[in-house]
Amino acid sequence: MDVDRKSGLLLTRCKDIVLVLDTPKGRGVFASAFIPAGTVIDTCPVLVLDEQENKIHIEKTELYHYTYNWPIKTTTNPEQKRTATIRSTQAVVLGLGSMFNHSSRDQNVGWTRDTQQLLITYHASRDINAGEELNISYGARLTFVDADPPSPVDEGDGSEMLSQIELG
Ligand SMILES: C[S@@+](CC[C@H](N)C(=O)[O-])C[C@H]1O[C@@H](n2cnc3c(N)ncnc32)[C@H](O)[C@@H]1O
Repeated sequence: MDVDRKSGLLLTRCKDIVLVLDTPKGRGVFASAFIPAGTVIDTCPVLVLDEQENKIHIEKTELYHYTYNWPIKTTTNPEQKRTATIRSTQAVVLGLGSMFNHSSRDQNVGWTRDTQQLLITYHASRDINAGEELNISYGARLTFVDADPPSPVDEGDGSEMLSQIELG
């Protein structure tokens, strides 16, 4: 079979990343060299799960913690009027996509879905220095204890003001 860049999808993976096996979050992806903002980190094919199959089987397994929300668009055509309905199922991300951990404090990787070609592309959302972990956001509802919780908000306990009062 003749395959060239025109007939296939270009799959890009940044060369300056490594998988570290023993982090407080389990395995994680780290930068082994400086990665400029905008760099494509990985392009990952996804496996879209059937909604029922997901509910009956996958949600009861470890795989559930590795799936992403995935919209499915169905178009019906009653009496020539097209109606698009968007439902949501889950998808397993192949490649490195399932190895990115969550940070509430400092995400440096963004991602975009391509629902036509069934791909997710990850990119550096800011400059990333060598040694930094590459983190995405899983959203607000986590199913685990966050090893990297948000920085505590300054409750204003008055200590700053006290330090400014001069004793006579
Ligand atoms: C998609 S996997 C990421 C790869 C995973 N660390 C591994 O070793 O397979 C998601 C799982 O990673 C762990 N994880 C991700 N972000 C975390 C965080 N901020 N704190 C603690 N655990 C985290 C949780 O166990 C979560 O269920």
